[in-house]
Amino acid sequence: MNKIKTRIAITGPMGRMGQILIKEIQKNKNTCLTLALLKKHHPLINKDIGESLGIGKIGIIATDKLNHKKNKDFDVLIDFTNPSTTLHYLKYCSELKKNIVIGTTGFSEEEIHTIKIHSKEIGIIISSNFSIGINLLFQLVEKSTEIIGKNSDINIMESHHRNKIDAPSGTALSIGKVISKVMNWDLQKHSIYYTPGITGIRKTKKIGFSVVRSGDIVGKHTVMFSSSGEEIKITHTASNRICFAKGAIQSAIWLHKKKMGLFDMTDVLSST
Ligand SMILES: NC(=O)C1=CN([C@@H]2O[C@H](COP(=O)(O)OP(=O)(O)OC[C@H]3O[C@@H](n4cnc5c(N)ncnc54)[C@H](OP(=O)(O)O)[C@@H]3O)[C@@H](O)[C@H]2O)C=CC1
Ligand SMILES: O=C(O)C1=N[C@H](C(=O)O)C[C@H](O)C1
Repeated sequence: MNKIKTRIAITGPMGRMGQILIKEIQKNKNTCLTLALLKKHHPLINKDIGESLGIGKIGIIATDKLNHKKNKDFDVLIDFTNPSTTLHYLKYCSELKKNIVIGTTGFSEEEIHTIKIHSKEIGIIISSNFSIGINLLFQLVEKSTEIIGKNSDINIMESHHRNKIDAPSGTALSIGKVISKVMNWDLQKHSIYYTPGITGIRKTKKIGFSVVRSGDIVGKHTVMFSSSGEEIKITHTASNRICFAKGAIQSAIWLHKKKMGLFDMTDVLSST
């Protein structure tokens, strides 16, 4: 019997992630694109999004209209845009009782609280990184911290493309949360962001964050545990954005049938 396809709406379809997502949705036999939502007055409104992407017509006309009646034809919305845009579409999904996969990073604590409130009404998956590799790195870092965290200086180094507008990366913060949970620390109080000047001797019980923005780096994260006489480094390097798109689409299929709740990629991977 043919499995019902998950009908997906994409915001920011011409974005770095939006473009990859649409191409991967089209390749996946369990999904189909039914809505491409552009920002207001975008020049590609009313044009076939496939043609705009250079993959030929796919019969989906890009729109900026959140027309509750007309745009109900999707099961899950996938959003990789920016925090204020995400919250705008989150409200729309709540009103329509549609689930949402959130890939956007850079949220404030207040914005995260708003997302949690909406998860009482609809199903939400939020993840700073939808790659399987980073979700494996989270587990490796948790185990490493349990074993050597107490005797190490711990640093997280991340590098991304020059167009990334938030720092540190959402992934780096998620790694920091994994470490802080094991060490029973408050991440904000136990973080160091290096600034010029006489910094004094590195404090213990702190996670050091370093950021590089350069060229077209897709995403590299290294966690370094330095202790007397030895150093452990765990690194994940994304060479293209397909790894994120595949994880987000897998999450959308998983979320399709959920009624409500707040989930992350760990929930998807542990029950797929
Ligand atoms: N969780 C994960 O696995 C990953 C998360 N990310 C995160 O995803 C986010 C986006 O990254 P990236 O794709 O590189 O960014 P881009 O800037 O390339 O894409 C964002 C897109 O959103 C569009 N947009 C802005 N406002 C609106 C709106 N109101 N309605 C519809 N579309 C809108 C932009 O359109 P316009 O260009 O016209 O402004 C742009 O095309 C970032 O927060 C990034 O950190 C990225 C990769 C992986
Ligand atoms: O902006 C990006 O590109 C990415 N952002 C995410 C983050 O902030 O962690 C995930 C990935 O590293 C790519």
